[in-house]
Parts: sequence; structure tokens; C-alpha cells
Amino acid sequence: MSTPAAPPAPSPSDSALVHACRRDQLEDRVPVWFMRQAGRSLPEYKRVREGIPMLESCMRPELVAEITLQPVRRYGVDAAIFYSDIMVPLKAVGVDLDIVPGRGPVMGSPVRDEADLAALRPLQPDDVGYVTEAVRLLVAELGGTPLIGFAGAPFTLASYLVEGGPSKDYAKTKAMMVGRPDLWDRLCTALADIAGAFLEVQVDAGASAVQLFDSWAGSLSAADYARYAQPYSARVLQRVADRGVPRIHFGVGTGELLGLMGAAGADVVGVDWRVPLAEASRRVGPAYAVQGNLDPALLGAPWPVLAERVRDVVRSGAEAPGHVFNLGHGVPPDTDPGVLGRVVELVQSEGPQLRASVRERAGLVAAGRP
Ligand SMILES: Cc1c2[nH]c(c1CCC(=O)O)Cc1[nH]c(c(CCC(=O)O)c1C)Cc1[nH]c(c(CCC(=O)O)c1C)Cc1[nH]c(c(C)c1CCC(=O)O)C2
Repeated sequence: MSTPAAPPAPSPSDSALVHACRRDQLEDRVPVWFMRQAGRSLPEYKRVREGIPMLESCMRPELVAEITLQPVRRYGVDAAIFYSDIMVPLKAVGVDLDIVPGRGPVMGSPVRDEADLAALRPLQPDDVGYVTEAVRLLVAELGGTPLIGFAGAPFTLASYLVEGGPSKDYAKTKAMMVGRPDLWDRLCTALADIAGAFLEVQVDAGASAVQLFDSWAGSLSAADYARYAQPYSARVLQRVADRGVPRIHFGVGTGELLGLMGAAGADVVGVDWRVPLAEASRRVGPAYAVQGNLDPALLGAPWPVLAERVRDVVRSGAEAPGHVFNLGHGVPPDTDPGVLGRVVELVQSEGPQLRASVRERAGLVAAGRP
């Protein structure tokens, strides 16, 4: 008699995250991960980063793999997010920039005219061999847990390049955008091609989903977003359209842009805390899953209050055809990791039941699903 075949190893493409992104959310799991889950909120991160500058840390495959795995080990989240930065592909093509602790990306010299565009040569996979290597190491370690690759969207990248560093009003960026649309088009097309190549590298090495961060797109009106940002984000997302991996598209303060962000070529629209997920889902329509959207500032609230807010997010997300639980923006550096652990535990233990009861009451349960 032959021994029965071992059950197939869990595959990231069959994970709760990927199913939720595809809107065939498994009834037994509400997937949860956090933007910026790897990083300064973790003591084990601070320990391994000691004395190593941010950008250098992104170029050491074993360190990248270790930092990416830290929150997966600690919290048991449903996805890993690749440890890198939106500025890494720009650094890789030779742009003079640094990431200054407590401040963010700072340029050696800002991009202001045609001559400055010369710095933005196309990204070749060999420019980021350390990314390929780190993704491969991670995919081997992660087993059934999916790895999310990411890139910065052209508008958000352009804001750092044109301002020269972080900004509150993006005045120089917007002045170029409306005043020099020809230059803006060349800048954002070059950035789209670099960001698209960066996503391709991660997917080719084994990432199971991608997220495009357009963190600062919420500073634009819908009309300006549609004209000056969306076409370039669409160009990035198009690069990985035929790779079979879900595409998540996120920004902050984008309540008025959610439909346009979906239409840029996403499968999942990331939502900050300002718009409830049920309303966000109505704005994007039934062809998209949603991701979000607990207010990160509430992580410091007393647990019973926070727990009820976590349940509210799950209930509101249940009105969408697919929901990936996340914060509305990144984990704040001063977050107590113990609190994030409790959030994961709550979403994983109560999430499926909360979701099922909302969907049953609303008559949203898909007929015939096992
Ligand atoms: C706008 C943006 C950047 N980088 C990123 C975005 C989009 C997301 C968002 O809106 O927050 C994306 C990013 N940056 C980092 C990740 C790693 C993965 C993860 O989410 O856990 C990701 C996905 C690491 C990082 N990127 C950065 C850190 C902190 C640097 C350090 O630890 O020294 C980390 C862990 C630095 C960084 N890099 C950037 C900023 C604004 C900062 C913060 C500056 C500061 O407050 O110190 C640019």
C-alpha cells in the first residue's frame, strides 16, 4: 500500500491576502498586515540597524531579509512587505540623494529643468541585484506567506525630487506640473519607467503582490490628479498587469480620488482613515477590493476603545467584495509593538465571524461558495 501523498505545501498565491485582493475572500480569514510594519517601532529592528545608514541597509540582502521577516515572526501577519524605500530605485540609477533620520528623503540637488532629467536614466535589473537576491531569500523563508513588493508612484517621487526634500504644500512640484507640463511629462514618464522596472524586478524574483505608494497624491484635486498623476501611475501598474499578481494602490487623504486610483489599474484601493471602508467601496465600485483603514493615531488609545475601532473597520470592510485589514497609513515609530500584536490577534480571531455576520445581514454572501 502506498502512503498517502503529503498535503501540498501552502502557496502564497493561495493565501488569504491574495484571495481577498481578488475579491474571493476566504470566509475563514480577514488578512492583516501593516504599512511600515518593519522599522523603527521594533526593538529588534533598531538593534540590527545600529550604525548602518538607511539606504545602505536596503542594499544588504541578508539584512533586508531579516528586517522584512521581523514583523512576520513577531505578529504572525498575513503578508510581509519588502524592506526597502521608494527612493532606492532612484539611488540605484545614480540620483544624488540620502534618507535623513527623522526627516526623510533629501536630494543633493533638486530637479528643476531639462538638464536635471539626465540623472533619471532607465533602471536595469542589474542595478538592483541586491533586491533580486533579497526577494529570493525571502520567498524561500516565507513559505505560504506572501511577500508584497512596492514602489513609489511618479507624483510622490517627483515631489521629493522637485522640492529637494519633504514638503507640506508641494508648491514647486505643482508649479512645474501646471506651468511646465512638457517637463512634468518627461519627468513623470521617466519616474514611471523606473518605478515600473523596480516592481518588475520584485515580481520576477517572486513577490506575490505589489503596492504602489502615492502617499502625497491626496494634495491634488481630482481634476489635477486625473490629468497630471493618474496617467503615470497607470503606466507603472501596466508594467506588471500581465504578471498575475494583485496590485494595491494607496495614498493619504485620497477620499476624492479613490475611483481614479482604482481606474489607474489597481485590483485593491488603499484607503486612509478619513473615509469608512463601506463608503470607499461604494466610491470605487464592485470591481475592487479595499485595504485599510484604522487610524494609526488610535494605537495609543485604551485597548477596549481601540478594539472596538478595529471591529468597526472589519465590519465596514465587510461591505466591500474583498478587504485587507491595515492601518490608514504607516505604523508610527513610537507604537507599542504589543498593541499591534493584539490588533493582529483580534482581526484573526474575530474577523471572519464579524465579516460573515455583516455580509449575511446585508445579503452579500456569495451563493455557492464552499
Ligand atoms: C513616502 C515614503 C517614503 N518611503 C516609503 C514611503 C511611502 C509610504 C508612506 O507614505 O509612509 C515607503 C517605505 N519605506 C520603508 C518601507 C519598508 C517596509 C515597511 O513598510 O515596513 C516602505 C514601504 C522603510 C523606511 N523608510 C524610512 C525608514 C526610517 C529610517 C530609519 O529607520 O532610519 C524606514 C524603516 C525613511 C523614510 N523614507 C521616506 C520617508 C518619508 C521616511 C521617513 C523619514 C523619518 O521619519 O525618518 C519616503
